[in-house]
Amino acid sequence: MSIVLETRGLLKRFGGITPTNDVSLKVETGARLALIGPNGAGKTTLVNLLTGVLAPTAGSVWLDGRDITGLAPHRRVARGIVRTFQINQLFNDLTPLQSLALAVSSQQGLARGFWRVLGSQAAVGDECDVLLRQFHLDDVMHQKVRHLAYGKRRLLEIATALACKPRVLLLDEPVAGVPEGDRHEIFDIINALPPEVSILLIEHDMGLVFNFARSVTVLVNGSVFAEGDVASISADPRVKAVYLGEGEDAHA
Ligand SMILES: Nc1ncnc2c1ncn2[C@@H]1O[C@H](COP(=O)(O)OP(=O)(O)OP(=O)(O)O)[C@@H](O)[C@H]1O
Repeated sequence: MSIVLETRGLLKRFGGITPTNDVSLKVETGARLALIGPNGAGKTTLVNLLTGVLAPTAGSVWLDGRDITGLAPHRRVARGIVRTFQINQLFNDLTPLQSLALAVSSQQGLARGFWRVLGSQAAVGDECDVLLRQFHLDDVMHQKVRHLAYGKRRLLEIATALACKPRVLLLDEPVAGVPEGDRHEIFDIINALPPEVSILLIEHDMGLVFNFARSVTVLVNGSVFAEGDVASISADPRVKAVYLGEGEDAHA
């Protein structure tokens, strides 16, 4: 299996805190990898290092065998590392159709040159149709984002990320804030994403993690504490011990 994304000895210091401490990770092509760990373990910091929002103190990030440690976030998106956000960052006055049309046409512009997109409205529309159906947004495609239910907004965030044609999709707590009853719909859609998109998921709900992931990396105090397939991690008494004393939603 080929490795699409890798970190080597990644280290980040903020003053006396080391939220990322010598992290070496390998993400296989087609991965369904979950990154878990107690609050403050360094999950968000690691995602920020992968996307280029933060620069590491030491170590490197590799995509397809190329060192991308020095690349700006937008250049990484163009290369295929795309994330969704914990905090809603959609345009409230656009509709889902408009939001996706914007994302799809910028992606096609990046891929083919903006002058060619001008003549390809139909191609943009077709791709939007597919995304709207895939993410169960077709019934609300003309409603302003500000009027959408929270779960629909989270779906639109993922759809927008997918419009960027990711090779690696980073899902940072995709159902945070979504009512319990709507979470499974979102995960059903995530579980049906194409296998060529490699997915790294940060999620607190262990039930959802173990349903989605094939492999799991556990971070504790900025370091990799355990790695393995779902069965071995869910049975690991050391991992269970780390979660004892955590909030109810973090229980294994
Ligand atoms: N910009 C920053 N400056 C200083 N300390 C920071 C900064 N960002 C994160 N930290 C610290 O780094 C540690 C790891 O934080 P991080 O947000 O990466 O953890 P997390 O695993 O994502 O936590 P949670 O599950 O609560 O979101 C925490 O102690 C946090 O206070």
